[in-house]
Amino acid sequence: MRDEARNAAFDVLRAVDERDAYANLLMPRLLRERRLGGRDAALATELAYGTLRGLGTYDAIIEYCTDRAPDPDVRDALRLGAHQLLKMRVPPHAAVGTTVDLVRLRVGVGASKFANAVLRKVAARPLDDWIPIVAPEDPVGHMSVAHSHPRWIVSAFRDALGGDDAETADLLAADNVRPLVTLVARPGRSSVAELQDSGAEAGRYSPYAAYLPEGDPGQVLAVAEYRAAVQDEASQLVALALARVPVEGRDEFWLDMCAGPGGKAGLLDAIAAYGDPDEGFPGGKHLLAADVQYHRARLVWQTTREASVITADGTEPAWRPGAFDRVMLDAPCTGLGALRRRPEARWRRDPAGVPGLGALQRGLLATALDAVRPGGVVAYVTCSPHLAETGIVVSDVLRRREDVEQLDARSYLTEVPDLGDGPHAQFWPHRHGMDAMFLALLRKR
Ligand SMILES: C[S@@+](CC[C@H](N)C(=O)[O-])C[C@H]1O[C@@H](n2cnc3c(N)ncnc32)[C@H](O)[C@@H]1O
Repeated sequence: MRDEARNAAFDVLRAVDERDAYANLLMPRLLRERRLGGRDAALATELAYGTLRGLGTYDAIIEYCTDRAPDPDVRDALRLGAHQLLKMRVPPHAAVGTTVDLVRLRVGVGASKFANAVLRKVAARPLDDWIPIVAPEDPVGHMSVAHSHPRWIVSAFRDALGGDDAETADLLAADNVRPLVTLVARPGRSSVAELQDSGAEAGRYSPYAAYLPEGDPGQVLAVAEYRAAVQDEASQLVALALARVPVEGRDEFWLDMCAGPGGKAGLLDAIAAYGDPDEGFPGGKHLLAADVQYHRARLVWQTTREASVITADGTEPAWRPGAFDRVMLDAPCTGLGALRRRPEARWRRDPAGVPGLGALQRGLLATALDAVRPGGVVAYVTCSPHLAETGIVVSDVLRRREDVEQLDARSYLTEVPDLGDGPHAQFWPHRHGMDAMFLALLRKR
C-alpha cells in the first residue's frame, strides 16, 4: 500500500524546494485532492511542516553522516526521515524503512541504499546527543543549529533582546511551535461572546481576541461574514493602542497607509465607525485605507465595511498634508516576527533585503508624519523585531524633524506585561504568545 501521508509530505517538501511553494497553501490542497483526512492528514501536515521548521538542524546532522552532498530529492527524503527519527520518535525501523521505500519508489534503488546507510547513522543518537556534535561552539552558531534558524536571524533576534542568549533561545524555541488560531471580533459587528458560542475561548490580552482550539476558522459564521477575522493578538493590540491615544480637537479622519490585506484596517474601520463603549470609543469616524497593490487593496475593500479604500503609493501621497487625525503605518518589512506561521519562511528571508526595506520604511514614516495634523498621532508598526526596521528607523526619522515627539506606547497597553524598556512596545512569541510585532506611537507637535 502506498504511504499516502509520507508521499504528500515529500511532495510538499519538493515543491517548496523546487518552485518556492508555500507549504501552508499547498498542503491543504494536496490533502483535498488526494482525499486524505483524519490521522493521515494530521501525519502528512506534521511531517511536512515539522521537517521544514527543523531542517537547519537536520541538515547539519545529515551532513555529518554523509561523505557527499545528496541530490535535492534524496536530501528532502533524508530530512523527512531525520524528523521522524529525532523529533517525532517514530520507531527507528519504521522511520528508516518507510523513508527508504519512499526513496526507492520516487528516486531509485541506488539512492535508497544510500538513504538507508545515512539514516541508520542518524538513528544512532537522540537529538540532544547530536546537537553538541554538530552545532558550532559560538552562541549564535550554536543556537542557529540547535533551534534551526538561519544565523543572521538568530543574530538579529539576539540584538533585539539585548544580547541575552537564554532569552534568544526561548524565542527561537517558541518560533518552532505552531501558533494558536486567534480570531478578532470586530466591535459593533461581532463580539467575543459570539465567537465563544462558536467554540472559541476568550483571548488573554486583547478585548477583541478569541482563540479557536480546533476546526476551520472559515466555518465560523462571523468570520465568513467578515464581522470577525483571523488576526494575531499583537495586530489587534497595535490598532487598539492607536485608537486609545487621546487627541485634542478634531478626531474624525483616520488613515491606514499600508492596509493590505486588511487585518488592521478591518479592526480600525469597526472602531472608527461603530466605536466601543467598553473602551470609551464614540464611533462616527472615517477610515481611509490605502495600499500600493491593487489586488491587496481589493482584499481590504472586501474585509472592511465603512472604510474608503484606494490603491495609492504612500510615498507619493494622494492626500493633503495634515489631513488625518490618526495614521496607522504598518510598514512592509521582513516579517521576521511571524516566522512561526509559515514553516519555510525563515529559509526564504534574505538579509540583503533589509537595507532596501529600511529606506522604504523611512520614506513611508516621513509621509505618515506629514499626513497627520499637529496634535494627531502616527502608529509605526512592523511585524519584525529587527532593530534595523524598528527602533533605528524611528530614531533616524525623529532625528531629522523637530515637530514630532515619541509617546510611551506601553502606557496605552497597560494590560500587557513585559513590552520592553520603551518608549516603544515590542511583543514576543515567547513572552506573550503573539507575533514579534513592534509599535512606536508618535505625536505631531
Ligand atoms: C505588513 S503589510 C500590511 C498588513 C496590513 N496592515 C494588515 O494588517 O493586514 C504591508 C503592506 O504595505 C504595502 N506597501 C508596500 N509599499 C507600499 C507603499 N509604498 N505604499 C503603500 N503601501 C505599500 C504592501 O503591498 C503590503 O500590503
